[in-house]
Amino acid sequence: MKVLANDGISKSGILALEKGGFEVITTKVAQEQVANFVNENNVDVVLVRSATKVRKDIIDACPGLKIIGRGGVGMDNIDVDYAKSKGIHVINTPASSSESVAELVFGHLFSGVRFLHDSNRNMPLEGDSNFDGLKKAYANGVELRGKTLGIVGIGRIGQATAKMALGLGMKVIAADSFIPSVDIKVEFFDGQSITTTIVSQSLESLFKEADFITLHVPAQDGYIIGEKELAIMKDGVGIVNCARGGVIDEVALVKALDSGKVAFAGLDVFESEPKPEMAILMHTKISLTPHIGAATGEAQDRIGTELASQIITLLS
Ligand SMILES: NC(=O)C1=CN([C@@H]2O[C@H](COP(=O)(O)OP(=O)(O)OC[C@H]3O[C@@H](n4cnc5c(N)ncnc54)[C@H](OP(=O)(O)O)[C@@H]3O)[C@@H](O)[C@H]2O)C=CC1
Ligand SMILES: O=C(O)C(=O)CO
Repeated sequence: MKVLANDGISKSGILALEKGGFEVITTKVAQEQVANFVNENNVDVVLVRSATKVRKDIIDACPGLKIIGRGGVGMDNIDVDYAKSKGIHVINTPASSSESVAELVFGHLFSGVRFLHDSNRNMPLEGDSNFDGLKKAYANGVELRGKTLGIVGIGRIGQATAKMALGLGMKVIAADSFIPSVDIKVEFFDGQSITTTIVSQSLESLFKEADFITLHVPAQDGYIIGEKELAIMKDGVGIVNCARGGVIDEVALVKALDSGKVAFAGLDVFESEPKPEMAILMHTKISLTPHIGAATGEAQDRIGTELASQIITLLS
């Protein structure tokens, strides 16, 4: 049987699949060529991350396809229900990348409160003529400790983020449309632990109370944060989006950054991916990453081996 891993797969995933008797093809096939490639090469399984879209057209054109696998969480690039209606298994790896995404959230938060993204761009290249000026420009940092982190979506990644925030001495509040309350256990190396119960509150009260806001929800039909929501937030709030483009209205966000209402934003995902708007790319108050929430060796290893084990179970 053949697996096309069109957006890549870890070595551990390839080895596990090969051990299970599968041939793994890692050639990157252009989006418009995927269906032809699958049919011409008798591919049984197509694996994608976020780049390749597996929509109705590919599903219809590939009657031999048995599994569509998403190396990751969000399935918004796959027509899941349609594929299932055609008898195709659709799988993903929901728990593999939570810690990695949560750590990236803190990368953006630390960058935002200490201007790391901007100071990196502006460090003087020749001599130290502007060193003191830059020192002053970045002198007004703030600490995360003691501040309130508002987590929108307290599922797997939201909970991993909450754990890290509690470990840093932050207060954590959350709003979730499904989870009414959750116990977060922070474990220390000496074997001790503390458990904190976080009760979900309304989005409105979270927006009013939080010093920093981070989003961990799936792709939505509309914005969770737009002009109206930004208006009720604290002045100087920091916002991180490592969830999906389209959960924040980027035009409203840029306006709020320009006015000083929002102090900084950290964005891993964008309304127009893979080509974010210039106003976003050039903004000095935005810490940017190119959708790399799950891009750690550890997460990709877990993703690869989990996909392999699901595929072997389904097709053996
Ligand atoms: N940047 C990156 O590289 C990555 C991004 N992601 C993104 O992160 C998202 C979250 O992942 P994960 O934590 O594992 O998912 P989970 O399903 O574990 O948690 C998401 C939670 O958010 C809730 N929710 C959905 N919509 C809303 C809303 N409008 N307001 C409040 N809560 C809401 C969900 O409830 P319900 O069950 O009712 O929907 C659920 O409880 C993924 O869907 C993906 O889009 C994931 C991995 C990597
Ligand atoms: O897993 C996800 O949903 C991601 O966005 C990372 O690829």
